[in-house]
Amino acid sequence: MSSSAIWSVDDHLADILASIRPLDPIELQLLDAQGCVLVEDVTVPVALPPFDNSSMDGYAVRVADVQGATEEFPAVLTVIGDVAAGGDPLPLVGPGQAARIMTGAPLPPGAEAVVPVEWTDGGSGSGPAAAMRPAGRSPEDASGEVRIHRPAAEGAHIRPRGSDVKAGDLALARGTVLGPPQLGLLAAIGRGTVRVRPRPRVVVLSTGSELVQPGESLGEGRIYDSNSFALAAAARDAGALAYRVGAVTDDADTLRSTIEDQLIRADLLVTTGGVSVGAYDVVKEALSAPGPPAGGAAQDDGTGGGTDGGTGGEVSDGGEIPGIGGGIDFRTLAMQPGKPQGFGAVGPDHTPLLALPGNPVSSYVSFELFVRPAIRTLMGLTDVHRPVVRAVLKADEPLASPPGRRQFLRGAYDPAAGTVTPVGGSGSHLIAALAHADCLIVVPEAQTSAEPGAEVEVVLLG
Ligand SMILES: Nc1nc2c(c(=O)[nH]1)N[C@H]1C(S)=C(S)[C@@H](COP(=O)(O)OP(=O)(O)OC[C@H]3O[C@@H](n4cnc5c(N)ncnc54)[C@H](O)[C@@H]3O)O[C@H]1N2
Ligand code: MOO
Repeated sequence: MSSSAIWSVDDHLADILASIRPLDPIELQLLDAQGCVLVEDVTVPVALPPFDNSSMDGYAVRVADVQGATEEFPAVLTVIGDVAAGGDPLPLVGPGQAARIMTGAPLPPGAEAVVPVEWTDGGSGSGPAAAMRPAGRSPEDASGEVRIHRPAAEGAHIRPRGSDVKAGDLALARGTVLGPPQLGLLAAIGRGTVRVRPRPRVVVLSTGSELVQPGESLGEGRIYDSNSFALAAAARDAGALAYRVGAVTDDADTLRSTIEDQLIRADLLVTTGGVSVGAYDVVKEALSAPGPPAGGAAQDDGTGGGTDGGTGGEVSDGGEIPGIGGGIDFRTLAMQPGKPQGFGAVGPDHTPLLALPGNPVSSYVSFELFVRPAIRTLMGLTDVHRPVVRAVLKADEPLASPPGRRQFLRGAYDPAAGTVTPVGGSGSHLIAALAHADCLIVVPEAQTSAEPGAEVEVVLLG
């Protein structure tokens, strides 16, 4: 397909994903692996718990010694010492004896059950105890006598060895996404590192001589660079390690050399701005490969994005970009916002580069639709897309949509009511409205309006 044809959203996405492979696995420290996909089956080396242990603070006893015990007729046992979690060698609990035991401490030999301290006098000689007194303040409580007020069955308040997982069990299967509980399990079975696909390193560059960094004073005709912040944050949100490069001026050589410098730390590059048809559209100027026309002003054929599909190989068939090789194919998409887009590869490792339009809403919507799935594909995730639901449109008037374009309007989704309400208009400069939206309302290419009360597709940004 030639670059001057109109690309559908689906074909552009398919073209990007067809050329992106998951990153090679590496061994990472547990916390560095958060959110990553496991590439090994992890088996349990030692049972969990590793030993029989108490689930309550109380007394380790022999069952026969506490049979029939009541508050009126307590079983009176001799306290032979304390068993604390991670403590000293275990005492042997003989007939007529009890050991004070703390939650998590190993069951001492001879003991068959644990009686919670609340079911005893706690060694006080009076009524039921509410708690044990700290060992430091009352060491004498680890000796003397205790009155047990209730019987206990064998195994009562004991967590048996291996009751969680047994040695040799599968702890986590390859393909598991490592969230907090999964990292907790890996730590619990003693794994310090784990083999995963790493987070992709995503470099975000904004372009435009009008851009000023937040915090600096704004000159005449200047605006603050917001895209690089929104997109770096979105890259992180997708699971990537994001590197935000401040705005590059509208100079092709500067942009190429900046990209060349960034390649060392990039698995994926994202640019914003400079992809339209103006005289200062620097990304297009710097990254269009010389040779057969790549990019240029695409003509809208008004057919609604019917394409014959693209292939990844198409992106660099125009020759090499001076200095960084590769080539970016600049396209017109049948969508609004996000009409002008670029995609291709640069540098010796053919690092993928997505060139997004500069309008703030256009760049963010483009990121959600194209860059986020690319990042998640690099991570080896199978669930790469935002969830899509259907909702009833709640609006005062019909929503207009350009013919032949898939429109993504900003909305607020109410899951309880099953409705979605537009937030702001369709202008791709409306960043304040975007900040108050939580979804995108989709109006398909074939529709030029969406009626209030109609069911619409909604992409949850959540
Ligand atoms: N004659 C035509 N003009 C335009 C067309 C067209 O088809 N024919 N397409 C329009 C559409 S649609 C879009 S989208 C934009 C895309 O333009 P660029 O990607 O070249 O972006 P810029 O011109 O650099 O900037 C557009 C707009 O966004 C602001 N901007 C850019 N970068 C940032 C940033 N990092 N943070 C905040 N705001 C940013 C910039 O100041 C401009 O206002 O082209 C239309 N024009
Ligand atoms: O296609 Mo542009 O992204 O509408 O503003």
